[in-house]
Amino acid sequence: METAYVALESGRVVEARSRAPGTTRGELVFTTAYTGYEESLTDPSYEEQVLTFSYPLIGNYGVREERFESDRVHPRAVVARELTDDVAEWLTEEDVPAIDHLDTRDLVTGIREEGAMKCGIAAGPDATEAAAREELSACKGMSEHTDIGQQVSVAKRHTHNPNGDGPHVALVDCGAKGSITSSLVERDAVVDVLPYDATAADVEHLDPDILFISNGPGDPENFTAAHALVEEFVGEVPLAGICLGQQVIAGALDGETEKMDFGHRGVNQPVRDLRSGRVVMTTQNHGYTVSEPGQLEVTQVNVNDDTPEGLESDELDVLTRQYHPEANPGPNDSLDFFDDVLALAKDAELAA
Ligand SMILES: NC(=O)CC[C@H](N)C(=O)O
Repeated sequence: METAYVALESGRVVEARSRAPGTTRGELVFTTAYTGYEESLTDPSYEEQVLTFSYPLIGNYGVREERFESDRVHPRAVVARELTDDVAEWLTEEDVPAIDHLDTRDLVTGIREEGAMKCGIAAGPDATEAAAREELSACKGMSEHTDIGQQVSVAKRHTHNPNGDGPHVALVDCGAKGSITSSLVERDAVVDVLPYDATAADVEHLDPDILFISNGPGDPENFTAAHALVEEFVGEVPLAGICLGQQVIAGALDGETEKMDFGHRGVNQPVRDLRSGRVVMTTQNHGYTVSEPGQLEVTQVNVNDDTPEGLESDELDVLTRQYHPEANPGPNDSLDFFDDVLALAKDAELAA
């Protein structure tokens, strides 16, 4: 058996089995999702993190590319109680270290008590405890990855469904999941995907019906270009956002964000809509939250901890969600968000 070591910021070193070799480091987080490992592992929001699955068996229905949310695996390493050979082979090919046969319940309890923490991992035939510790000492905090957008965004603008009949969406790709584009294209929107550092001139040139800020990794405050776009276009073009998109939009409209202790990651996070009283189950993956909504109204909250899950402004034509209405993985109960976003674009167009 090839050994692996995880060195934790809390001081402990845990031994495990290597399933894909390598040494690496990142912020150790956990998801409670029990299915959807292909979607989670290809979600760009996990860039610079080490993803622990609290569900004990990961990989039991194989690996299929059509379920990928992007073209590569984003967590820097993967931790589970038991990983199947299919997943181990995939992660080996992708050069992403993976480990199992450790007490993940204990690891997750530690993260819940002490918060998401830095870690170093060494896995494979040459793995040593010292190598894991060395990785840990080189590990940066999430907020220190100041240009993380560049690691996950498209390099150049590209258009999906150019002849579509629906509204024209400018989607700022801060690390967008593929399902955001496909959810819009299914509704016949024309979607122009722009790099995370797109300028006001780039957006003006497209003259979109709506400006949409995607999900993405790291600290929303580091997405200064997207922030500037929101300031520039608010009130002129309707704005929509998912996850990091909500955080960036709130931050640009006099709001504030803060880091949570261990975040929300899973596929059964309950969200209450304050207007209808209805509760839906949602998919989530975030470690920051909006702490002050600024010019926006909080219209949805997390049932577990009351953090803002939906922000809106009728006056400014803004609609955002902290969770992932596009699902993948997780429940499809919030897909109507995309209908509401496109209706916002249409209404604004008619009023113009
Ligand atoms: N999925 C996301 O967009 C995550 C947003 C942000 N990186 C956070 O962790 O809160």
